[in-house]
Amino acid sequence: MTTAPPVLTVADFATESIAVDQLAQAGYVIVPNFLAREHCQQLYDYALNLPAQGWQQAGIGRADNYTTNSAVRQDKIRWLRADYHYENAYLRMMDQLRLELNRELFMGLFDYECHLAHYPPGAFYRKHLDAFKGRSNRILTTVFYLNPDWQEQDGGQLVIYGERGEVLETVLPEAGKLVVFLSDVFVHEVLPGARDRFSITGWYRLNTSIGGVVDPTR
Ligand SMILES: O=C(O)CCC(=O)C(=O)O
Ligand SMILES: [Fe+2]
Repeated sequence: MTTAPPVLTVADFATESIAVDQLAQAGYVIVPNFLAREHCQQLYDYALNLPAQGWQQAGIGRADNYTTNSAVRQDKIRWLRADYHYENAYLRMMDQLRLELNRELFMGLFDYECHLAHYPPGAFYRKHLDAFKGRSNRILTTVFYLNPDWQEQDGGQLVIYGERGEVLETVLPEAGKLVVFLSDVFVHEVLPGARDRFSITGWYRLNTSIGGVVDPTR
């Protein structure tokens, strides 16, 4: 018997105009309880129970410039697809958020791509930007955390840096928390953790198609 896919809704973000205002003003926002606990738990269980072959070693760059480099990042990923129930539920919810952001902030976000990420104990992702100014159509990064009972001593924080290299935020990857930031503005890194760390990282993109050729994702 298959269980019905969860119906996910944008719990806080869309209705909380404070969060949208914060994003507009600071260029990033941290929403502690983006998704209800049971939905978050379902996604966590889903990620935990995926078979090993459901994951791939994460790489750096897109298309022709793609390489894997374990000195930079050590997580395993799985791109979400609409033909898997649980994955589709998350994609649909984030599409609602896309429409909401376009309505509120006139961002003209065209689509969304995201992957599950699994950082085994000790894994990290060194300082980086998700997009380079004028060279990418990734506009907004979203990171959603799935880890119940994550404590300070478990490590694995996301550190977000400001323009002068100062620490703006040190974020614990706690279940239900969503972080959104401008992809080409904020340098960030994932510190090594003591536990398995699960998240869903995604990007809202602009359509930079030229001559009817749709810009490839990833
Ligand atoms: O998991 C995180 O906290 C951030 C991941 C990240 O920076 C990325 O995948 O580009
Ligand atoms: Fe990143």
